[in-house]
Amino acid sequence: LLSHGRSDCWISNMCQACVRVPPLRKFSDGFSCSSTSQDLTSKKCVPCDSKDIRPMSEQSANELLAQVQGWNLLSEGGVMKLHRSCKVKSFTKGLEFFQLVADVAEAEGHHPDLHLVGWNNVKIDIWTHSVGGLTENDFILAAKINSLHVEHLLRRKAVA
Ligand SMILES: C[C@H](O)[C@H](O)[C@H]1CNC2=NC(N)=NC(=O)C2=N1
Repeated sequence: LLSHGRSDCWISNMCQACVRVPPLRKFSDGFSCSSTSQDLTSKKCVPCDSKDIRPMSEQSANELLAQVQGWNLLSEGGVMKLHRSCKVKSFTKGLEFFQLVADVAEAEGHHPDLHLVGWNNVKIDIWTHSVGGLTENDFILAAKINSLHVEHLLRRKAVA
């Protein structure tokens, strides 16, 4: 219902041309998403409390990064994370956005760190806390966040 599989997504907000496309457009900022990114959105996060899960390598993270347009790798205190930021139209629309992300996280049992700073700047960090690094769960969650229909909450990028 939230990652309802509709093809438009908030990433298309990255460029005016995308913003005007009909809602059935595939997501991501202007180029077709690879089939594997579809694979990630059709996957389910798994409970990550088993002791034998290790954080993935930077190489593996970079390979998976291609499947989550708009996200970047961030290393903080030796912990590798997925990071994405955007501007929302208002403080309350930021909270609406958080609620939609929270619903996906709850459905997946895997949760992002959500920041709303300077009233309209959203930053999202995702990593697997129980292993202290990145697992496939993080990329699944990022892909499902990307497929949310939220461009009505986001501030359009000024066209250069
Ligand atoms: C048992 C269940 O997997 C844990 O409680 C979940 C909850 N959500 C989580 N979210 C994230 N990002 N990392 C975790 O390690 C985590 N653990």
